[in-house]
Amino acid sequence: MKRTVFAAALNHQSQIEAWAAAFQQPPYQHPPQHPVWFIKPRNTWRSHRDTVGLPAGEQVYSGATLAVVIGETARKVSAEKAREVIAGYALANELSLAEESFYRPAIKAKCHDGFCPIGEIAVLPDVSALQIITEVNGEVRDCWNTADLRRGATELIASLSEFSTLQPGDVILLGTPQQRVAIHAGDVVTIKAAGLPELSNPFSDSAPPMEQLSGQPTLFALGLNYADHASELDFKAPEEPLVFIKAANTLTGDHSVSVRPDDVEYMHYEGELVVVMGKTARRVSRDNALDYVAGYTLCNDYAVRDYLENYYRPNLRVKSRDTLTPLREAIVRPSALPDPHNLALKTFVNGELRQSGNTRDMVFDIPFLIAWLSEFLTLQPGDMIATGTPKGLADVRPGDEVVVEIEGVGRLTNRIVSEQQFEDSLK
Ligand SMILES: O=C(O)C/C(=C\C=C(/O)C(=O)O)C(=O)O
Ligand SMILES: [Mg+2]
Repeated sequence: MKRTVFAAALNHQSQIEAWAAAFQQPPYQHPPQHPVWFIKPRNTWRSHRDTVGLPAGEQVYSGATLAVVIGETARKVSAEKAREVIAGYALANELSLAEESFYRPAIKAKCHDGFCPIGEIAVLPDVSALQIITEVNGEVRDCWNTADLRRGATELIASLSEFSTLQPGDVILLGTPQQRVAIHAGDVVTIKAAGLPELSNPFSDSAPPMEQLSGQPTLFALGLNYADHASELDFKAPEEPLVFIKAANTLTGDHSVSVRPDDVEYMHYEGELVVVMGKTARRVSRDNALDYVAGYTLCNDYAVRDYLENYYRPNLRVKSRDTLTPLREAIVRPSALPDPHNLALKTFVNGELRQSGNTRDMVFDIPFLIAWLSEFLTLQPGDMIATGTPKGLADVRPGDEVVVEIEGVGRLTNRIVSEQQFEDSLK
């Protein structure tokens, strides 16, 4: 079973070239130094032959790519050893709307239902120069070679596993060229490569929704959803929700530890109210949105600011590191929390109050967020939305105890440890 589908953006030479001039300008300033990761959540997953629905009024582009399927737990593996953790390869279609910017999470471009069909897995000895062919209705429309990737499979595994422990079933999509193939209703897109089972999917403007989705729940998270926090970071409050996704590896529980990397200057907490979905939500209205909520909990959305690069902000290296998202498992039912939009939110470091806000100050409230997300993706029972953090960030250091407290929801306690302390605890 698939676990997390990671995808590398800007990993094909043609993309780097196409964006070279833009990367010298604000907001980018320089080309990416590290791989640019994003996640294709479970609502996007489809299999060979599944019909994929095209969103009305949008131009969708095919993105034929190679998927690496992880077979063994991989933590901080070198590129030389990375081959040993690969179970096999598959073809995938990283479907997308036009990629207009790499500055902000492109969830609306990348995460529509069905936007990630993945084929059957096979074992291949070498994928360093594999031709990936896209046919539309039996006609070849594109062909690219994995030799033109900026980083190959083993280098990407090494880079990702440096901060994110990979588990069997995790998948890494290696990237796509700048040039994509436009898809229309009625098309059948088939992706082929020597030695791999082909991946073929019909596209329709009226695909039936998938009723039973596999995979672990998705944790969606809001950036800058409190205006006072946006201004403390010198940003304006956003005009539409800034949503990013946190991978399974980052989650821990109450009374857990979070690792502060040794070489950094600024790692901060973010106390957040988390909404837990109780029913499948697809195109729900604002008025009915709260009927789909199972309950509420809280999390701490730690971030390491030193690692922020202006691509797919906030990138996985910043926010989706192992241990950086303590989340309380117990949920409070809506009946016990009549108004989730009037709750005091506090974060204490070593007993001192450092962050104090109220959920009434969210820029986009919970019904809006559920309606907005469910307009283009299906929210499943267990999926969660971390609703953003108010003003009051501060650096935390090994030894600090951090407690997030939300009125009526509970307390979440965790402790910061150094890399060495964490390694020692694993022995
Ligand atoms: O970290 C930033 O610069 C802002 C940000 C995300 C912020 C949150 O997670 C939050 O406000 O809770 C971003 O998307 O850039
Ligand atoms: Mg946050």
